[in-house]
Amino acid sequence: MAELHFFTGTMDSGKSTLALQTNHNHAARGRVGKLFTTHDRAGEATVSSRLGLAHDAMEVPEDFDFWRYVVTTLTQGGRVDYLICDEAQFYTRDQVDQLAKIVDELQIDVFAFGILTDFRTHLFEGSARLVELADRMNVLQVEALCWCGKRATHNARTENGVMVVEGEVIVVGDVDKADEPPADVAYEVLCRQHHRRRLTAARAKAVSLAPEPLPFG
Ligand SMILES: Nc1ncnc2c1ncn2[C@@H]1O[C@H](COP(=O)(O)OP(=O)(O)O)[C@@H](O)[C@H]1O
Ligand SMILES: Cc1cn([C@H]2C[C@H](O)[C@@H](COP(=O)(O)O)O2)c(=O)[nH]c1=O
Repeated sequence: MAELHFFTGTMDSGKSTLALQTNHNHAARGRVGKLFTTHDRAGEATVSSRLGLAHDAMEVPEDFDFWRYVVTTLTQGGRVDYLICDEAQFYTRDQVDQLAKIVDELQIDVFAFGILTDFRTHLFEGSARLVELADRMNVLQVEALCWCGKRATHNARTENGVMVVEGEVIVVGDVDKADEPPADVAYEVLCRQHHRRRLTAARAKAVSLAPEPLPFG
């Protein structure tokens, strides 16, 4: 039986790596897959992993119809055994419904990968629908860590190094590298407590160096 799989985790938890590994393992056994993504950091129509792997993919615009694409491919004699769908948090609710229909009506496996919540801690539209519809939901086993050492569960956005909680939902960006100056817009994974307190690594360091520690209520 085909299934709709949803793999989730914070930014930098290995989702795109797993997407590429999943594709590799299925392709190695002669299965034919299609890769999809949208707004990847590396640019259009690419699934890229921070481990250095990348693969061509189809870019998914907001009006893309997965059902129509797969049915057209099949009716033209093409073969589709599985779909790999990266950055699925950005897909629309309708697009996730189409993925579920592909699984049920065409018996094609769908492997979707994406973060659950945005920088404000709200569910993304695509992820919310995947939680509602997926046959299996898997949280990535490689844990991204907060600066305090606890498991990171939330994605914080920083602007010029300062954590923000208002702005556009979609802003492509990366996690700041420890050895580079902060980017204009970047992300940092945090545990819930430090996300609530807006305590990023940089701010924690500044606070610990201050003569009077801030009174955290
Ligand atoms: N230099 C490195 N050596 C080993 N592992 C690395 C290195 N750089 C990144 N990684 C691994 O890659 C993970 C990020 O993978 P990626 O697929 O890009 O994540 P995601 O798609 O979830 O944002 C990190 O959590 C880490 O485990
Ligand atoms: C939290 C959050 C993230 N994004 C963007 C930033 C990255 O380009 C992707 C996540 O990619 P990853 O492979 O999981 O690292 O999403 C965003 O647009 N809005 C947000 O709130």
